[in-house]
Amino acid sequence: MLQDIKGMVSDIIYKNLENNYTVFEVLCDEEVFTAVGIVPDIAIGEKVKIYGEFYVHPVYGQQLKVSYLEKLLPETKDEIYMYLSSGVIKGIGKKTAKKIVDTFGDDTIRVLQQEPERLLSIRGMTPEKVERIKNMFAFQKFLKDIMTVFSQYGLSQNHAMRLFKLYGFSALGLLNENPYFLLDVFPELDFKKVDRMALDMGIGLEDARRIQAKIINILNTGSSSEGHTCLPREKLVLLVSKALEIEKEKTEEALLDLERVKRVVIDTIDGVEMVFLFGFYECEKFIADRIFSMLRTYEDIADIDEKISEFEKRNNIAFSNNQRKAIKMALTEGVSIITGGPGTGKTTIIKCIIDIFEQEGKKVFLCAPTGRAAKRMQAACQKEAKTIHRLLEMTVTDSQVVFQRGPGNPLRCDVIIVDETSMVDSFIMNYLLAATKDTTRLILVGDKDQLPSVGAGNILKDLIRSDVVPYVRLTEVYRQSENSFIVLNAHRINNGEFPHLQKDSDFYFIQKDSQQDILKTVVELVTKKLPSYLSADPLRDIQVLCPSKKGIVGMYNINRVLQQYLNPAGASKKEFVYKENTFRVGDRVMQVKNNYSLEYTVIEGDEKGRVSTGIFNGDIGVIKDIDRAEGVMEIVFDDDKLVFYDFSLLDDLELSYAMTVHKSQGSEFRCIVMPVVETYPILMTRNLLYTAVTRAKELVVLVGKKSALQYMIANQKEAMRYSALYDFLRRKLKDTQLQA
Ligand SMILES: Nc1ncnc2c1ncn2[C@@H]1O[C@H](COP(=O)(O)OP(=O)(O)OP(=O)(O)O)[C@@H](O)[C@H]1O
Repeated sequence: MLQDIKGMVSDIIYKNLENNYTVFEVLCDEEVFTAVGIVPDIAIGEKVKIYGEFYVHPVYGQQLKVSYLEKLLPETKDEIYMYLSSGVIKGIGKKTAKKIVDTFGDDTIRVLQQEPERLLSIRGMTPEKVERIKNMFAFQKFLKDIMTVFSQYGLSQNHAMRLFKLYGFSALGLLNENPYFLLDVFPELDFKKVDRMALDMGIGLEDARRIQAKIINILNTGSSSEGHTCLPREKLVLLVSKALEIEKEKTEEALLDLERVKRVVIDTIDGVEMVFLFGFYECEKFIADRIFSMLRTYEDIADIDEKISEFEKRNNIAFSNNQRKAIKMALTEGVSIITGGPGTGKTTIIKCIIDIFEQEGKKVFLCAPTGRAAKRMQAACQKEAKTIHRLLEMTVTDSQVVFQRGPGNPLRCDVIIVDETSMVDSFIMNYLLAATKDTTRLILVGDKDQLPSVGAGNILKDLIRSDVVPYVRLTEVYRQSENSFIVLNAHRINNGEFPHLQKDSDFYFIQKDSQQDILKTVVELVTKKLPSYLSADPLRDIQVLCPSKKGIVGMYNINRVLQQYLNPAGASKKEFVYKENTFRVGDRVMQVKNNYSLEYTVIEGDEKGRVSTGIFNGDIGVIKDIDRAEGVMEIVFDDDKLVFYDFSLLDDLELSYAMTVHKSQGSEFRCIVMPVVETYPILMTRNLLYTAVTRAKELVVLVGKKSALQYMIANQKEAMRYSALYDFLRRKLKDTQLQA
């Protein structure tokens, strides 16, 4: 229950200078308690009013979690002296504080607030110090004013302070002018909260600012949670009108206004009118243009057939006709695509392509969308592979992502090979192409039947469907041994067939009907049976993959239960409770949002000591230490990246004993265990099952109902993704043909 408490700050245990996360002690009615939260700068001796909630931390006992802190001005002479001498105003120490209080007495606060210039009569005071005092009071007033409003709508003090950092005192004016501007600054905010605030501030139900904000909000949500780069105009107008309970005509008007100021673009894609956020439109258009300018056929490598045959001899392998075709295509085309399921020889082909290019003295760069995929590529090809972000030398300045490699400073190489292209989204593809010279060959390798990228766009599928870029689809499976059914069954599933289930193979199905039984079985498998059967470490080698997040066998619940078994609480084990999660030393965790500015240090291997930034959606780590006083956790991501992970970022961290299939893309595990139950049809799809099964190297165990498994195999409906790259490519093709 939220309560408000008045007291005096008696000690500051920790303060993070970057985000103001503060642990401090408050004296209230002769009792001292600890308070924790993101609060404005406070000093010992200051009187405060705190709105917050008490909770009991298992290690540190009772604490007050602050949701809003208001500074109270001192009243008595003694209080004013204590306040001023606490260092709260830079440049005013004990001596000056005494002089001020002696001169103005009980009137001090009024003078400070209303007539600060009078302070200049005191020795040691300078116009700069007076300015600082003015600013401090103005900031406190600003915070108080803004929080009086924000706190009513569940908007946080953290947002208020960030707003001040960005806009200073003008933030209030901007907010009054258009409260919805908050959503432009923090698109992750709940529209409803901002909307309630705006309506109470007098904005009308049909105000254009309200409707425009909702249009942008729906387009933003469509891209961040469903991967759309655009939405059908009709659908968008309907969604907005319904959500705001207004006439469609009003939404149409607001939409045209947004188009006029270039915040959105309306264009007909594949015969349907679509609305884009301006950035996404530009992005997909750019990708199409760049692909076109790179399309060409090279004839600079002689005797390709002989060179492939030599590779075959050296590696004791005979390529199929199709594989040979893929190699030749990659060697001669400006842009090419090689797609195929597991074990169809993609990696072997990449090795041959690198080999021949390098014989010709050509410089080849390898990259992949995630750290794990890049690591796998590097190990398989015995050649350095980087994440695309690193290849582009991404840096972060003032929270802005900057790629050092771009049109003015392109990647200096002859060939770029991208692995796991199904996971590449529009945003990163756009930057990769911006940094690629027209004369660099681009080879995109991936499995088009995997789930699409987490970020917006449908790059690989759109490119293949457009028929603009030459591609080869590999279908024959080479990786098979007598008792191995994983690869075989992955292909069966992809073809709509029921998997072969055979005892003592590496592909099991355990029939359980109730969700409770499924949960029990999954936990038994992960904690007892599989570790001994596979001689595996359950924390590293076994991964539970869930179709859904919620429910008894959803990701959240399985994580909670597995944590109790695999990493239980202990007297000496540090932990930190954050919202519904308890994070504990030894826990396996996952980053669930791209954080381009998070700094890490490489602690293993050739690059030991390298410091860089960027921890991305899907990166897995282990908590090594928790420092509650400092408000940070030490987490090692991807086995070698040490991050000091600030508590204020914990919304982006989840336990990962279990993870959703979506988040497992691009990763491989020795063993995967998946509950198979009836859930939303959109989560019971063939490509979700296929993606899950192809994550396993040694063992697949599916637990649940056969009927649910059958449903998944038959359900080819994929979550619809609206994108325009296909259409843009086709248009360009048509234009070029017309010109020719
Ligand atoms: N033409 C071939 N003849 C015999 N074996 C082959 C042939 N092509 C590939 N292989 C073998 O098949 C196995 C799988 O190939 P590879 O690892 O290249 O496939 P992949 O498509 O990259 O698989 P994944 O996506 O699962 O990593 C390897 O052991 C490889 O040596």
